[in-house]
Amino acid sequence: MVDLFDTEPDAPVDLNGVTIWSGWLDDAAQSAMLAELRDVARAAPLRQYETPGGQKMSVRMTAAGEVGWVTDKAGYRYAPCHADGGAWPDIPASVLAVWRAVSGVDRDPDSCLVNFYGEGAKMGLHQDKDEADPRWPVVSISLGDPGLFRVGGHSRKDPTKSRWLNSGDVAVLAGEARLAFHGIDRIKFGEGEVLPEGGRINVTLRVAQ
Ligand SMILES: O=C(O)CCC(=O)C(=O)O
Ligand SMILES: [Fe+2]
Repeated sequence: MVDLFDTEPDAPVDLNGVTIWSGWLDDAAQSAMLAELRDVARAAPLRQYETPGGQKMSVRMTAAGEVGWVTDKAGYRYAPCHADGGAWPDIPASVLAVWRAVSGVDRDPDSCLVNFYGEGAKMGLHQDKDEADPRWPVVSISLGDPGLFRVGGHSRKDPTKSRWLNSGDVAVLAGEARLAFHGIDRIKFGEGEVLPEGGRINVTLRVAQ
């Protein structure tokens, strides 16, 4: 029987140590977050970065917070300003609220990366290790089209497990899984209902400095 008054979130799923809360954000919360993320992208426009090796990434990115993750031929790093020279916008309140609810730590993040996956975009297997102290967790929020998330271990060669991340899902990389290899193999472009123009947004929160 469907309990209309049951507001408890679903139990989390474990994917090689990554905790996934499916449907953490309801439709209203997703729309509210999307509006705040559009403001972020207006203040600091999405850009297609190059890897240090000179390859254009398929994902377009922007950031919020004290520092934003950027990459170019000089390397991967956290920068205090965006390409137009201004400070990054503040981390949206709706995004901070998710960190406070699921991160399990009592310190707020100082960096929020906003990834936009258009048709055909993906992200290769990598570790998040540009942060000063990788003991702080990474909290990842998915909006828009489904994305196939792959998680392995601490070595690139370790076996991996995959799961579709849907709009409103939240993943937490903490403990052993904080430095797990992970990536997005592909998205189902146009299948989500939240972004009328299609595409997937992923927001990650980190303590970078
Ligand atoms: O898009 C995702 O779900 C993962 C993004 C990611 O791994 C990253 O930004 O470091
Ligand atoms: Fe990552």
